[in-house]
Amino acid sequence: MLKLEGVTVRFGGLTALRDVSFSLAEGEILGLVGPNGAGKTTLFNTISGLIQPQGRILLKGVDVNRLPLHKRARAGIGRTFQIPQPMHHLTVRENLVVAQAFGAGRHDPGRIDEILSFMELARQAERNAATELALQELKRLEIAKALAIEPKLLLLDEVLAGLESQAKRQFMLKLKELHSHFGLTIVIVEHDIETIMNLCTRAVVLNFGQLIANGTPEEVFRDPAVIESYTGAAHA
Ligand SMILES: Nc1ncnc2c1ncn2[C@@H]1O[C@H](COP(=O)(O)OP(=O)(O)OP(=O)(O)O)[C@@H](O)[C@H]1O
Repeated sequence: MLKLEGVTVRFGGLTALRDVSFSLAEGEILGLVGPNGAGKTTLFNTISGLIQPQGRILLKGVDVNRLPLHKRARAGIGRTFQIPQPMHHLTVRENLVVAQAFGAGRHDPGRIDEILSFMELARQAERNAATELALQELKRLEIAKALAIEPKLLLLDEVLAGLESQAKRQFMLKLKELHSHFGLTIVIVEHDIETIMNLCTRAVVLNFGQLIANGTPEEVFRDPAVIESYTGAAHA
């Protein structure tokens, strides 16, 4: 489904991603892990088209690296942002209509109703998205907007952060449901090891922009290089 070959991103003198390569099979849920500043969001920005890196990004065998943002969305790449970004002055439903027009290039009210109902936002559909939603509802809207573009690959950036444990468990169940209901391949950035173990079929770990581990969550979290990257022992 997705293949990254030698992806490198530099911001001036800082190399945020260095020669990152891995692939992802259809239907996988991949955990993207690493300490703060490791390059996780930068990697999402390169896959979704906000940043053009050196290297190749292949979606179903086609190099999408030169495609602009909206064409990347139309190719089937949907994403959420770490800080929910609803469109101001629009209702929840209107946010989804705009996302669908941008990403899918069409208006399908039936699909929007399905997403609203699936993400438990039907009751909030006519509310102002920026001012009348609680944090959990905003997080659900962030995912709903990504679903409205009709993705095949969904990139979730810390969607579980800030939720207390009961809400987190419920949200995790919702993610598992949407994975099967919409037939998605998912990459999720998440710091909590238990969540990765529970949700993901595989994990890759970044540290200082380099991929340092790639395997099952069990393998990855046993890896001494990964443990060192979190404890800082490698740099002590
Ligand atoms: N637009 C930018 N300009 C300059 N430096 C940047 C830019 N975006 C990110 N960086 C730097 O690139 C590195 C990787 O940042 P990134 O946000 O991708 O890390 P992250 O793993 O997502 O971190 P976190 O877990 O804190 O969200 C950091 O050193 C960051 O300061």
